[in-house]
Amino acid sequence: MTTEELEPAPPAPLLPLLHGHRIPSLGLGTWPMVGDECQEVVRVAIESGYRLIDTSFKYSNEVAVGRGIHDSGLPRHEIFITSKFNKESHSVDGVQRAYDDSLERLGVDHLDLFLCHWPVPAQGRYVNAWKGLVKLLEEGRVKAIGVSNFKPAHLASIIDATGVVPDVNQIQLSPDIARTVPRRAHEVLGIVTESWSPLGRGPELRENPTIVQIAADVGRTAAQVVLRWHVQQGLVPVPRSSDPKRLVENLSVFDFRLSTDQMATLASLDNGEAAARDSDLPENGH
Ligand SMILES: NC(=O)C1=CN([C@@H]2O[C@H](COP(=O)(O)OP(=O)(O)OC[C@H]3O[C@@H](n4cnc5c(N)ncnc54)[C@H](OP(=O)(O)O)[C@@H]3O)[C@@H](O)[C@H]2O)C=CC1
Ligand SMILES: O=C(O)C(=O)[C@@H](O)[C@H](O)C(=O)CO
Repeated sequence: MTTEELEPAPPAPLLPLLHGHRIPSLGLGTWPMVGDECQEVVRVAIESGYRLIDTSFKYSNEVAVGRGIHDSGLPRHEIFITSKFNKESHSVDGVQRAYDDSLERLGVDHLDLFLCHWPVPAQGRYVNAWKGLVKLLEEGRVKAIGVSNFKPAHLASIIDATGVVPDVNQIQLSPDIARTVPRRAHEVLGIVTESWSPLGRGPELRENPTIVQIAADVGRTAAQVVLRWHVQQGLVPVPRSSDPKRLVENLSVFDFRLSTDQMATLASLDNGEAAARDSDLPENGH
């Protein structure tokens, strides 16, 4: 991967989390990259200015992510590492084991953020999973804890059972799947919303004529307009790219603003909550 001619972007500003840690306001998604490619992309991303790396047991790339972080040479404390565990670990002890296993694969002694990847309500054990995360936090083994793909009702269950509010909920979120209802619930509770598939994964969103027009108006790319839409609202997107130029492009969204009218135009692209993957359905989640 040739990167010598690319200027790094300034690292993303930090946002405060409920339990005292701070999270970079944009990070690198790593699914479905694996092996040498993943290791190289993680190294290049860090050298390009990324400080938040998002992985998961499910992605089978924690070893590669850890090697990429090591190759970057950056001190551990300058990097915010997130991983996630699967439904097989939805118990207090299961989460402790999953955490130790993730640490070993990543080659680090702590994570900045550990997430319950999906609630899998059909299994009925996500409250136990949350109790396991609370134990890790209370023992000072992890800096922040959270969930992913939890709906407001799932959040209510875990908070009722423990009195502990997640630092983060990572959900599917992009201008066409704007998730206004869960976002409002997060705001009330003080939960930071992370956006997965922030670019909509496929090319359709980036090719949307409304976004293309705004991009032309502000002299940026369509991907930058979409990512600016996220960060301007305090969302934390984790875009994935395996291209060095696009890695820098995606992080370079903190030096311009979208106008109120442009934000309102982008809000009109929302297809509503039904467009999101429904984590109550048994086929969704792992
Ligand atoms: N918690 C959860 O359940 C989930 C979490 N995630 C996380 O979210 C991350 C991001 O989501 P993902 O589904 O990968 O989708 P994204 O919305 O990040 O889109 C990724 C796609 O966009 C392309 N792309 C990236 N930047 C640009 C650009 N500037 N211009 C044009 N194309 C671009 C990439 O291609 P190229 O590489 O060629 O640039 C890739 O094909 C995942 O990697 C994962 O970490 C994802 C799904 C579920
Ligand atoms: O990337 C993730 O976090 C997932 O949940 C994956 O399962 C991925 O999004 C996917 O949909 C695989 O089909």
